[in-house]
Amino acid sequence: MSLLAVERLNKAFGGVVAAHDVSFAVERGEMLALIGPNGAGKSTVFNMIGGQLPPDRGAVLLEDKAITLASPQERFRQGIGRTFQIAQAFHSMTVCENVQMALISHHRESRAIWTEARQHHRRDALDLLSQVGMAEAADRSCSVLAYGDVKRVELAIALAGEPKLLLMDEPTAGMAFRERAALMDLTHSIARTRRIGILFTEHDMDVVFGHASRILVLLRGEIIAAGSPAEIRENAQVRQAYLGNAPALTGAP
Ligand SMILES: Nc1ncnc2c1ncn2[C@@H]1O[C@H](COP(=O)(O)OP(=O)(O)OP(=O)(O)O)[C@@H](O)[C@H]1O
Repeated sequence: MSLLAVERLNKAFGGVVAAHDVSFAVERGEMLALIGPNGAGKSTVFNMIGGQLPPDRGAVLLEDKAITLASPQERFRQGIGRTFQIAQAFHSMTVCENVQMALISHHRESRAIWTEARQHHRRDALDLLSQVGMAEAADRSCSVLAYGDVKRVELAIALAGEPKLLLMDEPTAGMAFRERAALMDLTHSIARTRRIGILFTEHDMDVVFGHASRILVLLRGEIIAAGSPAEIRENAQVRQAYLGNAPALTGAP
């Protein structure tokens, strides 16, 4: 049984077919990249899995259970997490407090608990922060962190929800080259250890080819190729779709 199965998802916006018979599976512990040129349908597929967008046809199954029309909150409860940027309002809080808040939310406790006990879930939060290499920054304000460190805290916040499947939309956008590789290495090792399936979209082909276990290629709403990075690099249709725009695909320096 796959962790996530997507079966013949279809979505059109007026005359624009954003997804046509999209089918694939995500397995536990793998990093699956969903790539494609601008407008290929990546966000549409992502949002149908996250519950932000209902499909016209097709099904989404988590561990064989249909969740096609479940709300994002219900999917979150069933184990589908998504990384989001830390909201501006939370920048004034410390790194640890942000993760503690996520744990409070995960355990469906009232945030009122926070005014009574700022120690609530602190040990678990510190444990998550050490997994992402941020324990030493626990008591610093999020507002003073470097961008790459904020991304690690966002990962810890997502992990606080104990996801089975984690959706990551452009996880390394805006990061420096070296920070990107470090974040993706960390994400991959956490995925393997915790047996979390990760589905991510990404425009940076170095990140995709360097870190994905498997790659799906979307073009005009259809999956035109699926396979290992080596298989995708050799695929003539994929190379044609990117036509020299991506050195990681074409092998150019
Ligand atoms: N809400 C919408 N209303 C109308 N058309 C939409 C809507 N959302 C997406 N589309 C269209 O559907 C197609 C797929 O869009 P989508 O955003 O899923 O692509 P994408 O691969 O995520 O693109 P990008 O890489 O540029 O973010 C595009 O032609 C887009 O214009």
